[in-house]
Amino acid sequence: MQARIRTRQLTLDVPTFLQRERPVSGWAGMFLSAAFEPPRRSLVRLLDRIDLDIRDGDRVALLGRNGAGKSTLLRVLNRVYQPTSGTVEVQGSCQALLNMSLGFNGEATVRENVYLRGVAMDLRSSFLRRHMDEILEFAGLQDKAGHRLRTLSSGQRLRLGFAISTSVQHDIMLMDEWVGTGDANFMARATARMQDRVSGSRIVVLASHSVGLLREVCNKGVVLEAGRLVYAGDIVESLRAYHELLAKVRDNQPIEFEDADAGPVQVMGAVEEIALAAGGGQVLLKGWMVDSQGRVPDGLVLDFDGCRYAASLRERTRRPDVQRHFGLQDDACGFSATVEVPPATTLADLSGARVLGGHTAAEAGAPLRLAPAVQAAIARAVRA
Ligand SMILES: Nc1ncnc2c1ncn2[C@@H]1O[C@H](COP(=O)(O)OP(=O)(O)OP(=O)(O)O)[C@@H](O)[C@H]1O
Repeated sequence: MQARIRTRQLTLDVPTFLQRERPVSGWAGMFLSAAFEPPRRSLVRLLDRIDLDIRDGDRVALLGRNGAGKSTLLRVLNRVYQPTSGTVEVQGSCQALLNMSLGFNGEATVRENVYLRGVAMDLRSSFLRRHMDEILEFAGLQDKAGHRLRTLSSGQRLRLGFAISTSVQHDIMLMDEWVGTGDANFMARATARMQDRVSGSRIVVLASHSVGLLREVCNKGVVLEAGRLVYAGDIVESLRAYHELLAKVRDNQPIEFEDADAGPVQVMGAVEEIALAAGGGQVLLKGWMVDSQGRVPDGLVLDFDGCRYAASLRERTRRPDVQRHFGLQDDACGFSATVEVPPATTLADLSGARVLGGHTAAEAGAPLRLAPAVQAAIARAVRA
């Protein structure tokens, strides 16, 4: 099977808390300010409509200034973050050298930590048992196997994390900076293993500020700035685009993005309750819907068996939780709606149906998320 990574209009918004700056005098002023002016929650866009096509054989350099969104993009590709809108398809097994001590517990022994980290990487315990000696030997920690992790030096812990994280060869390797830690002996072994893993991977995505390394390892490049795609292409052109970007930033010139047009407004939301009216033929839906500009859309459609059935909005409901999450002006973003669907006689018929949102019923094309309770209700009806 060919490995592949494909993103379309990949966008990630995260909630953040902003404390308004206010000059206060003395302790009392500070307490009053903290009590009466809690931080305001709003959304920040970390990735903005990224389209990428990474194919088998590509070694991709992620280029960009500090804070451009390189690590965030790697985390989305590794499924640590779910995109707010847009799609990510990753075909092939994935190894992420992003946080190599994920799963470690300082109170457990070194040997136990091999299992803990292994579980975090989805490795089988039989694999870890078979490779235990090899992992400990690579990390140079055979004589420390029974010691608690917290008694190890930080360099020894990093060596252990590296030894476990690189113990398996995967199709796709995601790296945030080349591993560069440890004493000279360990570095020689670590570099040899990294080169081995890179050449055994079908796809490599490497975020780094080391231009020499990127030129050596990569054949493709992706340049990001402020979460947006500036350039994607071969490595020589990408490095040129990156240096041009740095020069423009230095000279305060405008930056051109690949997605220069504003792009469509994204609609997002969820269906949290679903029911069928007595006798069937009418579906009742409850949930919420907003667009990426903070407006509340009106169009709702049930896509059922290849046909689109427009919903009638019965009521707008107040959703302060959604308002807080997205930092909206208004909290009337909940809906209660009905859809006439004559062929639907039981909830089981709705298995595979999608609820689509948009500003009008004709425009509705953005799939709303089905809450776990809705998925469970349909699954129960299918089983019954
Ligand atoms: N959970 C979060 N909440 C709010 N902002 C975040 C969060 N994670 C990252 N950011 C912000 O997103 C931006 C991109 O961060 P990211 O770590 O992806 O940058 P980077 O390109 O990897 O930078 P560097 O080269 O310094 O490693 C930064 O401005 C950062 O402050």
